[in-house]
Amino acid sequence: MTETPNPHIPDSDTLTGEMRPIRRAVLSLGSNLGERLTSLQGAVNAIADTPDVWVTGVSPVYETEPVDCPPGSENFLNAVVLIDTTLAASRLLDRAHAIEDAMGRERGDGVPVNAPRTLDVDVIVVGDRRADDEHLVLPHPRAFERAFVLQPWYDIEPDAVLPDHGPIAELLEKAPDRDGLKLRDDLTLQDQ
Ligand SMILES: Nc1ncnc2c1ncn2[C@@H]1O[C@H](COP(=O)(O)OP(=O)(O)OP(=O)(O)O)[C@@H](O)[C@H]1O
Ligand SMILES: Nc1nc2c(c(=O)[nH]1)N=C(CO)CN2
Repeated sequence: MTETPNPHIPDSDTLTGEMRPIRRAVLSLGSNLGERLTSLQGAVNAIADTPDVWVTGVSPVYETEPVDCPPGSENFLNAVVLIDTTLAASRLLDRAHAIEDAMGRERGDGVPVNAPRTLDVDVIVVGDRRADDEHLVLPHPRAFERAFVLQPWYDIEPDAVLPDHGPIAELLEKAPDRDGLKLRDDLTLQDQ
């Protein structure tokens, strides 16, 4: 018996049991509140500790100006993590939220849009999976225009293509926030 996932199954998120394909996924991390680097490292560790998730790349860290945030918001630290996973995209999002919660992320009705946060974990792509429902949109609907996602992703996967949008190298050239990024080569995230 082979344990290789069946490549002829186009999208097995609805399958049960062991028959799940391994997909390459991209997670973006951001923090602009509290001990920013500690929160990002906590996220990398928690992602690496997730069953059925294997970290394959961790990007450099960027200091980035806030985009579409309330006045007075502090700069972010942003980074990207590449993983291979057999988790369904919805389970990956659940895990992202649990990791945000563990790092003290506040959410709820009273919290303004894009308010400062200890940690944001966004699911950017999961293979070529598309989703468009109340809880999950894939690819992430704003990733294509965000240099704070595209630049760190480009650093570790320069040939990557964002489904429905094209090569990230081209998207990065057009991204409006590109000048607001500064490489923090004094900071590094450890891949356990
Ligand atoms: N691909 C995705 N990644 C993360 N969250 C998503 C995604 N698609 C939909 N969502 C939904 O977006 C909702 C808001 O998420 P959140 O509060 O983290 O937004 P944000 O990250 O601050 O803003 P933005 O979505 O612009 O990056 C979540 O409840 C989540 O279910
Ligand atoms: N620079 C920067 N700006 C943002 C970020 C972020 O991670 N970095 N995240 C946002 C909502 O997720 C909104 N704006």
